[in-house]
Parts: sequence; structure tokens; C-alpha cells
Amino acid sequence: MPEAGDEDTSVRVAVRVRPQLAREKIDMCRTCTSVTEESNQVTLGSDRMFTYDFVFDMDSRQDVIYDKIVRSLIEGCFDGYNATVFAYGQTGAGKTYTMGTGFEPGINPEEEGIIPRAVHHLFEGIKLRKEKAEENKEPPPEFKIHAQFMEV
Ligand SMILES: Nc1ncnc2c1ncn2[C@@H]1O[C@H](COP(=O)(O)OP(=O)(O)OP(=O)(O)O)[C@@H](O)[C@H]1O
Repeated sequence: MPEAGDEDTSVRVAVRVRPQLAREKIDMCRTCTSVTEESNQVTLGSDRMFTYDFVFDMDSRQDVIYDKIVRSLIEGCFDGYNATVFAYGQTGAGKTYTMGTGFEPGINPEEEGIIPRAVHHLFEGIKLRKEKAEENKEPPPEFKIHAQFMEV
């Protein structure tokens, strides 16, 4: 049976619900979403239900987001596939946090977002493949990396 996100489509959508900020708690804001992760559904209020390829609730960790959504895309790059990950949402929704583009010095590694994890994964993957070729006495593979960074 196919799992969520396995459909034969090149575009997948993940929804992440961020926790309330201190300011929102002080203002007594209420949470109006409830998430059913097993079926990748988010319910707004009591009766408006939406299904996505992936749904992550407030307690979701950065490493889990990376492993479920991005890891396979970076692995695909080693086989020559292109991939794009972009974050979309209203202001304050958590795009910068999730993508990890805040560039805070000394950030707790657990809090690192997608971009630093992807860069690390890419260079580790190259190192591994070169080491493996050396072990097998094969010519080391060559990799070309083109990087672009854009925040609209
Ligand atoms: N999953 C999360 N866990 C904890 N804090 C979070 C999470 N997501 C976002 N935040 C916090 O919520 C606040 C708003 O998040 P963020 O700056 O990432 O939003 P944004 O979508 O990039 O906003 P903007 O479009 O205005 O740049 C930040 O203080 C961020 O640290």
C-alpha cells in the first residue's frame, strides 16, 4: 500500500504547524488546528479537514522534518536529479525557522533548519563517495556544485 508522499507526482506539499509564540500565549490566542499525522490531515476548527502529503504538528523536530522531506531529495542529487524545496506561508508562519536561514551564530545544532542540514549532507555524501572509490581503488568521482540562495 502506498505511503503518504509516495504518489507518482513531482510536487509534494508539507504543512507544518508552529507552536504559539510567548506573545501569542500572553494575548491568550487559541490554537485552532488539530493534526492527525498518521493520515496527514489538519483540521481547522472542528470540521474543516485538509489532507496533504505530509503534516507536522507543533512538536515536530527539525531533524524529523529533514529526514521525512529533504533527505531523499539530496540523495537523489547524487544520481543526477534536481530538486527544489521552498517554503511558503504568511509572515511569521515559520519559513525562516524551518529553512534555517536565520544565520544565528552558535545556534543549537538540533534547531538547525533545512538548508544547513542539506549543505552538510551534500558535502558528507561527496566525501563518502570519494572515500569509497579510494577504498575500491577506483578513480574518485568528480562533483560540481552550483549554489544559489534567494529569499523573496
Ligand atoms: N517550529 C517552530 N518551533 C519554535 N519556534 C518557531 C517555529 N517556527 C517558527 N518559530 C518562531 O516563530 C517566529 C516566526 O518564525 P519565522 O521568522 O521563521 O517566520 P517567517 O515565516 O520566516 O516570517 P516572515 O515571512 O515575516 O519572515 C520566530 O520567532 C521563530 O523562531
